[in-house]
Amino acid sequence: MQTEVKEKPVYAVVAAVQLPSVSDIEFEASLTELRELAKTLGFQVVETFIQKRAGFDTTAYLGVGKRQEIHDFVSHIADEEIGVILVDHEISPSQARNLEKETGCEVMDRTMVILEIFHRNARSRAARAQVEIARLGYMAPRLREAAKLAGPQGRQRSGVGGRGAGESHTELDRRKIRDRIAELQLEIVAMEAERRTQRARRQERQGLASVALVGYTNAGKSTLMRALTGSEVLVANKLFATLDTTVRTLYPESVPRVLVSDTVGFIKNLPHGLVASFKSTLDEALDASLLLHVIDASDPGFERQLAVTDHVLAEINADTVPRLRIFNKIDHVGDEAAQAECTARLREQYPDCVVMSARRPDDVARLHQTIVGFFQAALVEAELFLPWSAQQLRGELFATCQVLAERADENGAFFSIRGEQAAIESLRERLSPAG
Ligand SMILES: Nc1nc2c(ncn2[C@@H]2O[C@H](COP(=O)(O)OP(=O)(O)OP(=O)(O)O)[C@@H](O)[C@H]2O)c(=O)[nH]1
Ligand SMILES: [Mg+2]
Repeated sequence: MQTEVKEKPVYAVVAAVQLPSVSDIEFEASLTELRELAKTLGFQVVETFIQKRAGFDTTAYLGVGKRQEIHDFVSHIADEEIGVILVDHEISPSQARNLEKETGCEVMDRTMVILEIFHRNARSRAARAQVEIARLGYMAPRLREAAKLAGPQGRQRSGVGGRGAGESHTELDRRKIRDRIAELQLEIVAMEAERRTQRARRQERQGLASVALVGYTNAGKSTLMRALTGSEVLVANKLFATLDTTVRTLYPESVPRVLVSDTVGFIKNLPHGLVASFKSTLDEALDASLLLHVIDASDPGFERQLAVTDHVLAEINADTVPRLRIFNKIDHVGDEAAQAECTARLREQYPDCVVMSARRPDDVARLHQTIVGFFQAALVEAELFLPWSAQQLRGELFATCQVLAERADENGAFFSIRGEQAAIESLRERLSPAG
């Protein structure tokens, strides 16, 4: 046995039904993703059970034969003690309970897996409150089911041993859950108001130049955030490493100054209860003047991930914000020839896209240029004369505008500048003879 491992890994199997409408590729991609999600939670997946069916079995999600196969595997065949069955769909409380009873393993469906990851990764007060609401919402019907089971009908059926679990659940007061949800919702409303004020203040101070990094989980958004802003945001090869929006200034600083925000990652079939929390953390994205949609070009399922992101952006009405597609991790796509081939293909298919690696400083510098270029296109050029008597404005001029040329004579300095209309107006006002 390994002696260095402090925590015993929890061994798990994955189980999934493939419906007729789902292609093999799509199905495989979803299973791979579930295994990644499981790994993020610290599970070690030892086996996968799949079954093609016209629909889910109403009793226990999988058909009888497949259930038996899993039962045999966990009780006789597997070398490890299997603790959990991970199911790649959201299933009903009774389906989960029946599957649990037949196999002797705890059952976690895809929703619960994602909720658990969000729960573990939530750091800020707002994120924690939102995740707790989602978890309580997920739990509530499951408690109700348990209560029903413990009722007269449930008692009749409870010879199988489900009764103990059912009864302990009934002790949890559903009203308490409702009250707790209401309480959390009030907290969130208060926090949102606070956040809105902060945001408004920030915008007033710094103008509106802002970009938001959006995209599927693990695409490399936080890595790019770090590279573009020189900040120390969390980067991890885990799904949903980032749950809160962070805002930093583009570095090296540009004219105009650009704010960059890093956001929560997207995923297929986001649990219903998380949608609200997810949307509110994406508010920043809606405020941005430019969205940087980051895509992991080295992931075989990137097209599906791209489509999911596009879909969610449309749902939150962010599809009207100008968008730049960034195909990241090109360094991770095979050898040099494969990378060149992939780059060419992407450029052809998505004409205005950026293909890059967040790990290559030259690529990051080019992206920096592209972002600055986007905002500079909205800038205006002007001529300004700064008499020697008004040199106190010189610092501000250099801070807010780009100086294209400077020429001095005995009365003062002439500047050719480029900057935001508002910034130039403001300087002009204070320079006018009347002022
Ligand atoms: N090879 C390679 N790996 C990268 C690149 N960009 C990011 N990564 C890695 O991909 C993993 C995920 O990166 P993150 O920046 O945390 O991804 P994210 O999009 O912020 O993910 P979430 O916060 O979970 O949504 C990390 O292990 C990074 O080191 C890249 O250009 N090339
Ligand atoms: Mg991140």
